[in-house]
Amino acid sequence: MCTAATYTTKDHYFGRNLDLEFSYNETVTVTPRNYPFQFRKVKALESHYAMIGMAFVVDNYPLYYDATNEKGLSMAGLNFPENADYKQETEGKDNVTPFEFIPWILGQCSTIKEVKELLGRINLININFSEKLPLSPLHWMISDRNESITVESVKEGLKIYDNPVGILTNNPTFDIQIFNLNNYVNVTREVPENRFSNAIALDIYSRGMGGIGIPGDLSSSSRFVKAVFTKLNSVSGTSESESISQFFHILGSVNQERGCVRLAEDTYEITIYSSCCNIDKGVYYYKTYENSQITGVDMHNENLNSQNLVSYPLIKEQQIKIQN
Ligand SMILES: C[C@H](CCC(=O)NCCS(=O)(=O)O)[C@H]1CC[C@H]2[C@@H]3CC[C@@H]4C[C@H](O)CC[C@]4(C)[C@H]3C[C@H](O)[C@]12C
Repeated sequence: MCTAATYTTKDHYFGRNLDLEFSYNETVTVTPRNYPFQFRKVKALESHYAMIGMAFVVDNYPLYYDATNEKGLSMAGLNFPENADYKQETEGKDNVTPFEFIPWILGQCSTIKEVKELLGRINLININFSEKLPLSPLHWMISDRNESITVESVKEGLKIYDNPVGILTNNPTFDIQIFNLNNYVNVTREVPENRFSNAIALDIYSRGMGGIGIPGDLSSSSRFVKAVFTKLNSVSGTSESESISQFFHILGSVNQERGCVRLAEDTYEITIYSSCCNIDKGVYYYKTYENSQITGVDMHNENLNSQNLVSYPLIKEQQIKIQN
């Protein structure tokens, strides 16, 4: 499972947790403007917006999990098993495969308004990258500085939802996730009052009791509620340090610790990495399961007019500072 989030202080931030039981060889990858983006069914983008994000690079092709372009438009793919439904090629449409979707959108758009125009012509088709990398059932959150949408290709067609909370997890479909928030109308960050009954004296014996009812398990609908509550109640300073610290705490509220979700004998789902991109500055920060230090890659430190991908392998070991 995964969780994606947006956050605004002085700058704007976009990131995600990637939760899985194994890792491909993902790297922080910058695609400069003149890298020729080939597509299976639509014409190549010989030049396009530059982007930075997490990608598994195969045969010099960046398979992005999440990315931000130089205009700040951002996009993340999250697991959407049983619901994702990709289509046959259709004439008159932009036939794009799921693994091409992030480059296609981020290469050409700078705002959600422009994204919606492109989405009007798109058809997400059922072509895999290779035998070894089959189709993944995904849905996506796409965000600019001001708004987010959720895109789901399901049996009935392509659904585009406004995402007013700027959070995405996994199943069920987004309309149900949003509806489910109604069930938490009573949850509060304030000191709760006794609305249970006047007939009995109830004591507020601990801080945080207004939050009782927020789910604490790691299922995707529970993570959705927890992450929305944490984000919408978030308070932080506006410096870069304070902002990214707060962002990683929002993602940390739905972190997956090894051992709590068992998939098979000796196989557990964990938060492989958490990312936070400053979408105004094009700096991509990450932490991994075992490296709690924040590492950053600044896209503007690369030659964005080049034709060649630049990839930084993740630093995965703890960077411990001994203080004495
Ligand atoms: C698995 C991840 C979602 C995390 C998640 O939700 N895990 C819960 C699993 S579970 O639901 O609990 O069982 C998703 C998110 C993005 C995906 C890549 C996108 C590019 C590319 C697309 C190709 O088609 C296939 C290979 C490819 C590298 C993809 C592999 C994998 O699919 C990635 C990493």
